[in-house]
Amino acid sequence: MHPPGPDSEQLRVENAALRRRISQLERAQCRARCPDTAALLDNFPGMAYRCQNDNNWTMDYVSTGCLALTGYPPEALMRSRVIYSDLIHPEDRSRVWDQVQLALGEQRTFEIEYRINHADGEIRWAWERGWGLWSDHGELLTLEGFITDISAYKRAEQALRDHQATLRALLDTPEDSMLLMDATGKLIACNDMTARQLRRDRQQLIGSSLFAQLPTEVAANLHRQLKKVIASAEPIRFQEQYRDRWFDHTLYPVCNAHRQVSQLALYSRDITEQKQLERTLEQLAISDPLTGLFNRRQFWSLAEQSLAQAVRKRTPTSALMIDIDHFKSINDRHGHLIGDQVLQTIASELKLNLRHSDILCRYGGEEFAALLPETDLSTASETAERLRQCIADTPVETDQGPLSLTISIGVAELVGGFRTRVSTLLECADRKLYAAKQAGRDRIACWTPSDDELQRLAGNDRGL
Ligand SMILES: Nc1nc2c(ncn2[C@@H]2O[C@H](COP(=O)(O)OP(=O)(O)OP(=O)(O)O)[C@@H](O)[C@H]2O)c(=O)[nH]1
Repeated sequence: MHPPGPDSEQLRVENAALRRRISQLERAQCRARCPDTAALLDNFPGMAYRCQNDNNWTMDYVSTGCLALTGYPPEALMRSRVIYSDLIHPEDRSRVWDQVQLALGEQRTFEIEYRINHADGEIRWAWERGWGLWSDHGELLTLEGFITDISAYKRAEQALRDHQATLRALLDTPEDSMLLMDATGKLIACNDMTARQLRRDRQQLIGSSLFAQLPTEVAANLHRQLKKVIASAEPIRFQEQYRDRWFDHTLYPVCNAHRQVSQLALYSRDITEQKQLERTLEQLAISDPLTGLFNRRQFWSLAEQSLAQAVRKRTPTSALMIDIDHFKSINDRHGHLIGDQVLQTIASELKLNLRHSDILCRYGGEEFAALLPETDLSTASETAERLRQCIADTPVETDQGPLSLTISIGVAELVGGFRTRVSTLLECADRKLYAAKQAGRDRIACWTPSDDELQRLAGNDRGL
């Protein structure tokens, strides 16, 4: 009969006490042998440990860094007052166990990141590197390693991730293209819109030269702007046509610690629709909506420039005032819409029969004005006669069938070297138009050198 043996709990307690004692002895031994090593471990910004491969990670030895890492003094862990596995965040416990066991099975070191519950109630991030120690018979004796607080690093990592997510969200605005390149034009980052516009895969673009992706002229212009930004360290805004679209670009400098422009950010917005609208508005501002000819305001502005040039070059300029005969009766008989069709047809006929350099406008109602640069009275009267003939010979096609029409034209010339206002020249032509109407219509009437009207009016304008 055997004497009653100690129960298993008693054995475990004794065993733990024995191990702690051994550990203390080892530490003392270690200090005696190599006092610097122990001091080094204690001064390390982290916790060196030796523990058992059990569910509690029972600590046989921890360095003084334990206090900073866990908030508990080393004795608390070494006397199992605090169980290390309880400090590991519940969500990380099994992962830690599995990773350690896997590494031990392969007899290699392990590195794990996990959360621990600090004594102050906060959750800290820990990084652990450990390894096993085996007896000559291959029996695992103990685990030892090092655990350090990486909370600051984790916070920075998270902040960086958040920052990157924000940047990515900004970069991936659906409408605008954004890219970052180095000072040689090599792409560092770009959003999906850039890739779509360049018709390339985003990943393929990174590392390639932006200039190589663009048509020669666009690349040359961008290169010029890039050099300007690098030299001035100031952003530049410019517009450019690329393929069939218009873009508004802003090129921003990105400076390094030495305040040199080391990278450039290009932000591009597709403004094609805006450009089209601008063009339409510009067109509307200068043209007559019914006939598409210049409106009166634009005519005056262009005519003033033309007259100024004529004075400088001492060349003659002529003006025609053109009016449809009995237009009121067309409206009265056929209605306003047919009247509009007639106006449109006459306008395009006049345009077709004048030179490209002549300035033609709808002056008002059924009246048109034309300024003929570098044209003397004789040529102008020939032109006017040709116009009259053309309208008289060509019935206007309308929804109510063809209509025969005539026009009357007054012609005036400003002789080369004279200086006058557009209004003066037109007034003279208008008087001649009145004369043509009075004389029976379907005819032209020209200012003749015997008329002193223009001379007199021009004289009044002297000194302009
Ligand atoms: N359909 C149409 N008619 C217009 C427009 N602007 C002016 N008119 C008409 O043009 C006519 C001009 O009439 P009048 O000034 O009497 O001249 P006219 O009938 O051509 O007679 P004469 O010039 O003396 O040969 C008027 O009935 C105006 O209403 C327009 O944009 N469309």
